[in-house]
Amino acid sequence: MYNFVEHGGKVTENTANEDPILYEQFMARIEAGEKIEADDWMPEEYRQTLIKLISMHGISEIMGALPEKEWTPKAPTLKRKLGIMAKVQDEMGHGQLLLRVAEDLLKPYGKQREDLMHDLLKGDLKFHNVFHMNTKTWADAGVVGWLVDGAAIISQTNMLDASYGPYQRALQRICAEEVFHAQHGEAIIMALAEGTEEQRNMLQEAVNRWWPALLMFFGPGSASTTGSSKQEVTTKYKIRKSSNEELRQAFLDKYLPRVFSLGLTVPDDTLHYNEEEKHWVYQQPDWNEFKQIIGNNGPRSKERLRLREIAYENNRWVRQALAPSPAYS
Ligand SMILES: CC(C)(COP(=O)(O)OP(=O)(O)OC[C@H]1O[C@@H](n2cnc3c(N)ncnc32)[C@H](O)[C@@H]1OP(=O)(O)O)[C@@H](O)C(=O)NCCC(=O)NCCSC(=O)Cc1ccccc1
Repeated sequence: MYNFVEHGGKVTENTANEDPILYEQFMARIEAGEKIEADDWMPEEYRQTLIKLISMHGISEIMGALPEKEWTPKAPTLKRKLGIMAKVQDEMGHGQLLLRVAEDLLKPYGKQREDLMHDLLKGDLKFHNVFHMNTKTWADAGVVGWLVDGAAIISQTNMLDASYGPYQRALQRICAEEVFHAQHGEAIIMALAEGTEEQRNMLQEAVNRWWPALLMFFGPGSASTTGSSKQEVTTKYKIRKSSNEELRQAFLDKYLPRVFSLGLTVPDDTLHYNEEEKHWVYQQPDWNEFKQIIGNNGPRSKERLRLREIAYENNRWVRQALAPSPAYS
């Protein structure tokens, strides 16, 4: 069976074995802004890039529910408990929606959604760096809602007009819901920022703890940072519009004024805005540490994967009841 993970990390030369006429027609559709659908002809490179992107996005939504789930029983009030429970539920829903989109793309390889879960548990499918991190205090849960969801909105709205129709349509719904999540995070942050000295300190510590992970959220600036980048490929096929660095700058533009207006700081003495070049100059996060984190050696990687594995095992009976085929056993 074709293993897209083995191939997916290294996107192949698109034109190598493609019919040039089909490829040209396909690119003409992309250029014209048409949407590509699951059953349409598409180059291998396009399919593999989408599988990699959408399966990682879907799995990250599912793994992303875990850091906040830890706070569900410990949320300070009933209102906060209900809010965070609803958010966790939404993130799981996004994950399921996206894995269905990925599943259609996997059909030619005889792979299913289940295989993606197995790839995750084997360590072959990565999940997003932020979800390997600790949520030490309630303020961390607030920062996840406010700034991680804020970052997610920026990276996902960048693909709201993606050339692949099923992903583009799923993103419409996901982005709308993420806005509620960011508002939920903002409400937690406002309460802490206007609270006691202890609460403000807790919030500042959480921002300090999350800062490098938030910078890493958008991925490396270029291949030279980490050794690989698919940005040119996703842009060529009009899956995304802006580069990782442009997205990071948009995040800094939007959120730094908000952070400062709450009297908070970020742990970077070198941070300043270059008026001439119109961009933020900031201290690069440790990209070697990033590689370690996304290689499942982050502070909570192993525990979160184990938690997912236990949930997957415990829910086996549901999969069997819904689809009693050998593939689901
Ligand atoms: C922008 C990027 C993340 C990266 O751009 P690309 O063009 O794909 O990558 P590029 O070639 O530049 O990178 C080189 C290598 O580094 C990898 N890598 C890079 N960055 C990361 C990373 N941050 N974490 C881990 N790995 C990363 C990359 O895979 C590649 O690996 P390779 O060497 O090929 O094996 C893109 O995948 C994207 O837009 N994804 C869709 C949106 C999405 O996934 N959203 C987030 C989750 S949902 C959410 O947050 C909502 C929520 C909130 C709160 C609670 C719960 C839920």
